[in-house]
Amino acid sequence: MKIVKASEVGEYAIEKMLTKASFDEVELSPKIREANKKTFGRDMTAAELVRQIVGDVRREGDAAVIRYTHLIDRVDYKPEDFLVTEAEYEAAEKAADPAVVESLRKAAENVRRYHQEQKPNSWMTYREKGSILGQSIIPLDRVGIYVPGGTAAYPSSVIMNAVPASVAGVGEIIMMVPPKNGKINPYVLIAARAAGVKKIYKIGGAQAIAAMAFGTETIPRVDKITGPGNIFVTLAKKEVYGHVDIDMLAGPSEILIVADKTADPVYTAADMLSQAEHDPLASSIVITDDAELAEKVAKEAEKQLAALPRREIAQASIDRNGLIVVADDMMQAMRFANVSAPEHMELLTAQPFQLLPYVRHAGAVFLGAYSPEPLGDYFAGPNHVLPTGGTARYYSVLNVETFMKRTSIISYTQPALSDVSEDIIRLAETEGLQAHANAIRIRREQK
Ligand SMILES: NC(=O)c1ccc[n+]([C@@H]2O[C@H](COP(=O)([O-])OP(=O)(O)OC[C@H]3O[C@@H](n4cnc5c(N)ncnc54)[C@H](O)[C@@H]3O)[C@@H](O)[C@H]2O)c1
Ligand SMILES: N[C@H](CO)Cc1c[nH]c[nH+]1
Ligand SMILES: [Zn+2]
Repeated sequence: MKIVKASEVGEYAIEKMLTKASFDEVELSPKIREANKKTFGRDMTAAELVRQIVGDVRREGDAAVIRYTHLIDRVDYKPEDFLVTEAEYEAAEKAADPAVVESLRKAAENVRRYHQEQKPNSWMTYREKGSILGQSIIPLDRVGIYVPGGTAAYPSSVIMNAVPASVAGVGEIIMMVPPKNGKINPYVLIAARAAGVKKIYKIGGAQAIAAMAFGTETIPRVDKITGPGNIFVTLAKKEVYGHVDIDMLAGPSEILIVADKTADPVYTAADMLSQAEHDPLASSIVITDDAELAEKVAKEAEKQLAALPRREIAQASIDRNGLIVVADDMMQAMRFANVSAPEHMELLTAQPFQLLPYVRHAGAVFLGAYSPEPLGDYFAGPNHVLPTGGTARYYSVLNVETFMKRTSIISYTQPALSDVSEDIIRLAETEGLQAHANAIRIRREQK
């Protein structure tokens, strides 16, 4: 694990290390790039490949979905195979361990409770002479949620997307999840059905995002796409944005831990690896003012990593994006943390609430030794779909409002309009928009 000291390399160098490349610039590993070259016949960046997939699905519909699912996910389909059938649900229920189903139920309940508290209400207010202003909050008609499933199955992500959508009152929720040998993890299906997802398509990657954005012969076009995914999924969401809304760019997972000398190196290393094991492109960073802790965490991470079933992924992630920064003091540590704008920020310090006011950019903050990141991934209630790649500078965590939109309400009486008509006419004429002025003037003259 790389350890760098601000006192040696300077603040600017550290900030550069912590500033993430944009998703389009993320480089694939030589291994993946070589494999893709074989599959697609030419060397492409991830962004170029995704653009091609999205364009093809838009033009060709189901045929392109079938082609890319064959080429990338190695599954051969006819369009009628996309949708999960009743028999597949029944098989999932039979195969499921009741203890896991019960834990999922509890997790979903916590997520529902938390999100119910977020639900905004429509409102109206009375103003002068009987006029009324307000705001209607309207759930979206149809959303498409993406549940990742390339190297791990994510029933927890089903809950994190579908439960807030259902709390918001979305008309129809459809879901895409990549097939593993043509099959979907049983808990993903069970969690989806429990949360009210009506249609589940066994399609993954950029082709799934494009199919939901543009619609195909068999897949309905949605109004908004939400959910996390790897670099291909995230780039595809970026590519289709504007044709359809998206929640955010929720790509490969990230953790940044701000730790002082009181942090336990064993906990700190474990929390780093919890995100490293998601993806070779995941990122795990520790920032501390204690050089001794830095050394201990690096050693401990090496030890714990060797015992992980997903060590190949975690090692690749640590080699690429693992970093321990020794800051001059805790205030500098917080400045560095905000430059990184991580998906998850842990404050493993003696007084974490004292640092909270200094957190400017983070998808979620975890305070203290007993709030490890996986608590939020699975169970506490707040959402685990969070902005990555530095986009926590401007994006928020997925929430109930992600699935709703706001419409303004304006109702004036004739006396109320007459009172303000001079101002409106003046402003319209200043903009040279006579028809606007006329629409006001004729109503005033009716008086
Ligand atoms: N930010 C968040 O909120 C959040 C939450 C949960 C998970 N995640 C992230 O989700 C991701 C899950 O990744 P995953 O890969 O397991 O599942 P995934 O479903 O995101 O991606 C799998 C799909 O990617 C496509 N793909 C894979 N390799 C490809 C290639 N070489 N070329 C073109 N397309 C390819 C395939 O179509 C495959 O179906 C991880 O990066 C994890 O960190 C993020
Ligand atoms: N840490 C992920 C968000 O980056 C969410 C997750 C789901 N399951 C486990 N982890
Ligand atoms: Zn996780």
